[in-house]
Amino acid sequence: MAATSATTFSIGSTASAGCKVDHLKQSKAFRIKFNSKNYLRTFNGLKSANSVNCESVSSFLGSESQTALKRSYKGKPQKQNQRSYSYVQPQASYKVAVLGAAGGIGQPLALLVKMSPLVSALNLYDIANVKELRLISVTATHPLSNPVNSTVPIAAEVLKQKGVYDPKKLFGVTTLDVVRANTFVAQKKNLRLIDVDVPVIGGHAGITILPLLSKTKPSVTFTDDEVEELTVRIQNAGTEVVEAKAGAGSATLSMAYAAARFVESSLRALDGDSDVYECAYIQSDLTELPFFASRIKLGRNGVEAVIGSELQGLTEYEQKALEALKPELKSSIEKGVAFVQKQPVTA
Ligand SMILES: NC(=O)c1ccc[n+]([C@@H]2O[C@H](COP(=O)([O-])OP(=O)(O)OC[C@H]3O[C@@H](n4cnc5c(N)ncnc54)[C@H](O)[C@@H]3O)[C@@H](O)[C@H]2O)c1
Ligand SMILES: O=C(O)C[C@H](O)C(=O)O
Repeated sequence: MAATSATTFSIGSTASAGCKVDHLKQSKAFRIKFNSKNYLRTFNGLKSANSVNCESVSSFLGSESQTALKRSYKGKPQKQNQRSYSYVQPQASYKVAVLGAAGGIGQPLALLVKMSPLVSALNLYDIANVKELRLISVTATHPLSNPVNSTVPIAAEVLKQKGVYDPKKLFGVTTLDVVRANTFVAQKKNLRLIDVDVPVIGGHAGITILPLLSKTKPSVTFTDDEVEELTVRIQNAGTEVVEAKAGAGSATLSMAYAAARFVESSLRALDGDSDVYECAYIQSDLTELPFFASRIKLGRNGVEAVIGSELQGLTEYEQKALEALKPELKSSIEKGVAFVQKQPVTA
C-alpha cells in the first residue's frame, strides 16, 4: 500500500479514522492506549441526528434501492421499555490518528476522541516539538484545514497522483456549520438543542455555507427576517470567532467538538451502524460542481449515499442563495486543483 506522508495534506488538524489493523505507525512522541471493559452508553453528546426523511438519494455504491434506504432511515425497532439512549458493546478496536495534534483544535479533539469507546489507540502527529517525522498510511481522512472548499480538492488531486484516491473516503468536515445552525435555531426558537437538526449544504466559507432552514427538524416556521438573520449569522460565525479572538486564531473548542462528532459518526458507521448521517463536503454529483457539501449516509466503505432530497422543494430564498454560492465555490475548487497541478510531483 502506498504511504501518504502526514506532511502532504495535513496543514492543520485532521483526524484519520478507521484503521482496525496496524496501518498507522505510531509517533515516538505521543501515544495513548486504553481499553473499555464494560458496556458504555453511546457517545451521545456527539451523536448526530438520524432517521432522515428523504424522497430521493443518489447512491455512491449505485446498488441500494430507494426503498431499502428508506427502510434503513426508519431506524432499528424500539424494544419495549428501551431508554432513549442506546448501549453499545465497545469494540475498542479502531485506531485514530490526529494530524496537527499540538494545535488549538488538535489538543481538545484528541481528548474528545479518546473518550470514544470505539477507539483503542490514538496516535497524535504534529511537526511541532517532535524529533522525528514518520510516514503514515490512512484508510480515510477528514481534512478540516481551511480553506476547506479548496483543501479537499487539493487532497483529492494529491491522492490521485499517489494512485490511492477513493472519493468515498475523503471528507471535508463541515460539521461545525451544522452545530452552529442547530445552536442558533434552538436559541431563537427556544428549542432543546438535542432535538434540532438543520442541514447545511454548499461549502465552508461565507456565502458558500447554506443552512436549509426550511428543512429544520422539528418543523419550525421562520419569518423572512429570521431566515435572513440566521443565515447570515451561521455564514459569518467563523469570522465572528476570529474577530473576537483578535488575531489569536479561530474557533478551537467548538471545532474540536464538531470534528469529534464526525469521527464518532465515522467509527459507528465503520462498526456496522446502518443509521449514520452527517453533512460533509465531498466529491459529489448532486450539482454541476465536482465538490459539494450535503447530507450523506456513512457506511463501512465511507460515503454510502448522498441525500439529494434535501435540495428539492427549497424556498425561493434558499434557491437564490444556492445559485449565488455556486460561482464562488467553483472558483475555490478550481484554485485547489490548479495549486496541485503547479507543484512538482513527488514520489
Ligand atoms: N472546518 C472547520 O469548520 C474549521 C473550523 C475552525 C478551524 N478550522 C481550520 O483548522 C485548521 C487548524 O486550526 P488550529 O486552530 O488547530 O490551528 P493551529 O495552528 O493551532 O494548529 C495547527 C497544528 O498543525 C500542525 N501542523 C502544521 N503542518 C503540519 C504537518 N504538515 N503535519 C502535522 N502537523 C502539522 C502545527 O504544528 C500546529 O500544531 C486551520 O486551518 C483552521 O482554519 C477549520
Ligand atoms: O478558521 C477559520 O478561518 C474559521 C473556521 O473555519 C470556522 O468556521 O470557525
